[in-house]
Amino acid sequence: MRCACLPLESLLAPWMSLRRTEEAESLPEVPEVYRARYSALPAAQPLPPLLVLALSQASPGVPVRREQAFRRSRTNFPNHFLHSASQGQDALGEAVYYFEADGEGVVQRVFVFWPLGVLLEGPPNFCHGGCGASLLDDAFGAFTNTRLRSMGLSGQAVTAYLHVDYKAPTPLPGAAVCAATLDRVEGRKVFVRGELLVQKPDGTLQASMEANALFVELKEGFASMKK
Ligand SMILES: CCCCC/C=C\C/C=C\C/C=C\C/C=C\CCCC(=O)SCCNC(=O)CCNC(=O)[C@H](O)C(C)(C)COP(=O)(O)OP(=O)(O)OC[C@H]1O[C@@H](n2cnc3c(N)ncnc32)[C@H](O)[C@@H]1OP(=O)(O)O
Repeated sequence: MRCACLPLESLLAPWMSLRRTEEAESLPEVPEVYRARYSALPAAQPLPPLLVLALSQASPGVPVRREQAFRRSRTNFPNHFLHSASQGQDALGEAVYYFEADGEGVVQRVFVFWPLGVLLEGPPNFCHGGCGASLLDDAFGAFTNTRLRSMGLSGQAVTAYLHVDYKAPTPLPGAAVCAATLDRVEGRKVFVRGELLVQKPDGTLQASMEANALFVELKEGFASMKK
């Protein structure tokens, strides 16, 4: 029987080696809700197969739309822990964010693809748990703040807590997709849940981590945060 598994090279290349030489390239305009943090994918950059697999599993039969996929604007965040400091050939590759919104344009889910290099190791040959938690926190933050902006709110919420359950080791080198969605809202409190998905040798996806978090919308925005 043929294995449905995606070959490792197709998971990692070309995303692991993508460098930001394309910053100067003219890219399609990004809708206002996403523009503060994200830019469009360069025309030559295909959607990662693992992301497409996760999307088709989450919403069977729903077409994957390239214009819903973005990368983080590194120009705006040159010191970001995940999008700058931890990037490297054998560390984190470049993330691809895929946002889903409802008919009113309110963001309902995000899927974030990450190439994972060998330098992210915790247990031998597997991803460090703190790294996985950071990726989930990033996806949850991306979901919460973009959702808030899509509702005409501040989009300035921070993590109050993040609870992670480690269900299975996350292999390196490899790739993962963080999926995040809304649990519930109570005033300024936004409860989010999601998982980190990896591909098993038989080609199916499994959640190697499950998480839930509380984000709190800041009363006076990021500018009010004091050192
Ligand atoms: C953090 C970087 C920001 C600076 C960035 C500047 C510009 C950036 C531009 C773009 C940035 C891009 C991304 C940034 C966004 C997300 C990044 C990813 C996520 C992170 O990596 S972000 C870093 C880690 N994050 C923190 O650094 C937070 C430190 N913390 C605080 O800043 C306060 O602690 C805060 C604001 C959370 C609450 O403070 P507060 O004064 O606004 O509100 P208050 O304390 O009253 O809580 C209100 C209600 O939440 C309940 N509540 C609070 N905490 C709870 C807990 N732990 N468990 C259960 N319930 C809790 C209370 O019980 C109450 O509930 P109720 O209303 O029902 O009584």
